[in-house]
Amino acid sequence: MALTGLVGWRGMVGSVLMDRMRAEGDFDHIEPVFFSTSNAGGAAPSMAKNETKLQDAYDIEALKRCEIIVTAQGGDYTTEVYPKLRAAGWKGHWIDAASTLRMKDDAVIVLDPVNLPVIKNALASGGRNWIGGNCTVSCMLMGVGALYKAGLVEWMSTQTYQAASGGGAQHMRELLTQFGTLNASVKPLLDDPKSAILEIDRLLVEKQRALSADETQHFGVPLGGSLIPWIDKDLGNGVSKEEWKGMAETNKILGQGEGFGSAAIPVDGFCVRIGAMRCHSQALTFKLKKDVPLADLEQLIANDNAWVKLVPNNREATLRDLTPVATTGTLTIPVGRLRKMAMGPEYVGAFTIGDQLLWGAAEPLRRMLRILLEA
Ligand SMILES: NC(=O)C1=CN([C@@H]2O[C@H](COP(=O)(O)OP(=O)(O)OC[C@H]3O[C@@H](n4cnc5c(N)ncnc54)[C@H](OP(=O)(O)O)[C@@H]3O)[C@@H](O)[C@H]2O)C=CC1
Ligand SMILES: N[C@@H](CC(=O)OP(=O)(O)O)C(=O)O
Repeated sequence: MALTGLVGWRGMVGSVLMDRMRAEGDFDHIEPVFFSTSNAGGAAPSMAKNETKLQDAYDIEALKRCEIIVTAQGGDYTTEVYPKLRAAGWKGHWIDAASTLRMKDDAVIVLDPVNLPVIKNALASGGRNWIGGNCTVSCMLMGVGALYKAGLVEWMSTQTYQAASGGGAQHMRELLTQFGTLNASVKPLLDDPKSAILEIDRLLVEKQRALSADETQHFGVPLGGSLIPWIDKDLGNGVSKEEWKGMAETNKILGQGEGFGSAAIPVDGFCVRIGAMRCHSQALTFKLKKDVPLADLEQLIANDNAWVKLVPNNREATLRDLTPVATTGTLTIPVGRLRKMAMGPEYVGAFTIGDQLLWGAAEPLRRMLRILLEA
């Protein structure tokens, strides 16, 4: 059985990954070695078999023993450890949730229901770096990848509604703390059905603007009852890094554009943080290369993979099935609001949602592990 190092297993992404690996019986196929950056020598979790002590995640010799390393420890860890490990001659497979290595020429962004041929090609030519994609991009392609695979997309514009979890566990806590503080600030008036809503609103915005530094430490500004139309770094050209990833990663996942000898498909839009907990939602506008009947598009999307769920474009189905609350904790990728737009028959709109800790982070990693084990 492949000696498989697991780093970052107790973090938020790592915990979701461990749950999914247990649920799918992945531990039956590996000899796991659990690593820690903070508790080397401590007890490994219950999935351990022969290696029952936590190993030091910075110990290159200990890491070098592994045929495969799966890490959800984060970008700083990858930046520090990965080059040392390769420099020490390690030839194993590196599966990583962090963005650090994603755009490197020798790395594949893994999302096998969408790009298994790209993964297989890279495997055949000796690829050893398998990196999970940006959560927004992965969830989007799980939903509407069929349109790309069919060669129908001339360009796509995205408007995202991204959950607090994308920032990490502390961001989720901060959002809930803000909601609590805001609710408490108007509770007596809320409890009185005769109170004036504009007075509640006035007190609320006063409180939002007066949230303490502690209560906005992670987002920088209030998110509860508000939104933040900027995610990740400022690239200095009016584009956020999260927005840049949309085009760069979509094309790399699909094996198109720079480096693949073909033109990249333009993907652009705005990425916005909203007060959802762990599901990223996106409104998409496509310019198709030709006029395709809506029923054909529905068929293409619905039949693309086992997780996509076409939601009929009506109010009842949308409210029932096309919300973060309905999607959280599931692998289902609902795609709804599919319709032709007023701009012309080649313009198509859609709305899709994905749990950013599942398809957005953990699931592609464990599936890549299985692909390697079965290769
Ligand atoms: N959050 C997200 O939405 C996404 C994250 N990613 C990637 O995954 C990386 C990890 O993200 P995430 O899981 O959110 O990070 P976490 O902060 O939850 O976990 C990272 C590490 O922090 C250490 N840690 C310290 N205190 C605690 C604690 N109280 N509970 C759990 N772990 C603790 C653990 O390392 P140790 O056991 O060694 O002490 C853990 O592995 C990100 O940096 C990013 O690169 C990718 C896609 C989406
Ligand atoms: N940037 C994403 C989360 C994330 O971790 O993205 P990436 O894996 O591309 O760094 C968000 O904030 O919603």
